Amino acid sequence: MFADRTPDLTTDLAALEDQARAALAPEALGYVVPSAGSGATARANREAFDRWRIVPRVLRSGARRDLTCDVLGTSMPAPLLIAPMGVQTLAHPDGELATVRAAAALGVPYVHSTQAAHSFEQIAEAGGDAPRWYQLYWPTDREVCLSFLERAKATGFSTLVLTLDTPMLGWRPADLNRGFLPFLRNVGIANYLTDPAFLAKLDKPVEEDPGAAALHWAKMFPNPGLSWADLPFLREHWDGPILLKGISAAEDARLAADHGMDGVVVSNHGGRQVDGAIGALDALPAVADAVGDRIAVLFDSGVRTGADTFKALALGARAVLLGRPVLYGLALAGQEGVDHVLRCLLAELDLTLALSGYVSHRGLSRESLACAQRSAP
Ligand SMILES: Cc1cc2nc3c(=O)[nH]c(=O)nc-3n(C[C@H](O)[C@H](O)[C@H](O)COP(=O)(O)O)c2cc1C
Ligand SMILES: CCCCCCC(=O)C(=O)O
Repeated sequence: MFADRTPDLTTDLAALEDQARAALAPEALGYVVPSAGSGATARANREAFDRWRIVPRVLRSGARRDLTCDVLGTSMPAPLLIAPMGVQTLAHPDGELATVRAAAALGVPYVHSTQAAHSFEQIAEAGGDAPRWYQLYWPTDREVCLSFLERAKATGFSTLVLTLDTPMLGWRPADLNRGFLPFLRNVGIANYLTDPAFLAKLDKPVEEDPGAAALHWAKMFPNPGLSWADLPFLREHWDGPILLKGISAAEDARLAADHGMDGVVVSNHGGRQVDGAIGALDALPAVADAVGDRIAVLFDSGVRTGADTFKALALGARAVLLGRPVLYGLALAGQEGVDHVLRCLLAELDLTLALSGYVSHRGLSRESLACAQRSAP
């Protein structure tokens, strides 16, 4: 099922970035590919993966594998979801519509970003009945926040992911040097521009004063005042599971469980926020140990291959979210490109399990890996 591939696109997903660079316009390239500051966190993400090595086992009668899983009531063909990523029209004119269609065709859950270039309603129409989650950037205006939650519920998004590592934008030199922020051009604020609560706050219709709409969004987006005390509000207004995304500290994962959250996503936003942060995979084992089976632990930041996925699962993640490689596939070939990326990753995960002696990801543990020597500090 997973093995079909798209000609001309490399099956080496780690190398897909190089192919995609040529397909992206300069501003899009500057927004999607680079990371915060010096890029230290993005490098740490990859170095953490390279430090862990798989220890293959043999003679374990693994003729058939089962990759299926259930995460917080969502059934999936494999422990893989599409990470929430905004402004996907930067990569391809079809943007999130292409991504959700490719995901739906394979049954891989798609996580819809608040900052998407398409609205809840458009995504629901394109994605049909396939599993969909919603990622909230909590705006300072509670009426708009409630309206987003209502619309997400009404359009069939089952699970809420609250992103906490981006209360404001990180220091991103590639964008700062160009003075580029797509949202200020009304790109990536489709959920806002179609929201009755948001539109009611504007003095003039968006068509008459598009700049004012963008500036109003810019006032509502930064929300550094949020605290643990705000979480009961979400619980009150969202019936399904809630995960906190952007967790690196074990103590924050413990607090998430104490505050009745259903899961966390260990993530540093692909190194796009704090420059010099701990590599996400380095943070994962302590988080998994801190919460045990109390809540679900998911993972992203730096996942490029099936072998990476294997390592994250072995270190305690119940599933991984795939980030930039999806955008690279999208940039190169739209829906077909995303389909290619997902199939390659799933096929390589299946093969890695088989060659390492596992019939299922459920059998993975830290014993499945060995840590290569750390370089001296
Ligand atoms: C272009 C782009 C846009 C993103 N937009 C969002 C977003 O809207 N919400 C969010 O929670 N994370 C967002 N992310 C972060 C991803 O969800 C994910 O954490 C990150 O891409 C993982 O790192 P990786 O791409 O290096 O694997 C974005 C990432 C990229 C590259
Ligand atoms: C003003 C910041 C909006 C960021 C939304 C998209 C995102 O998360 C990213 O990393 O880019």
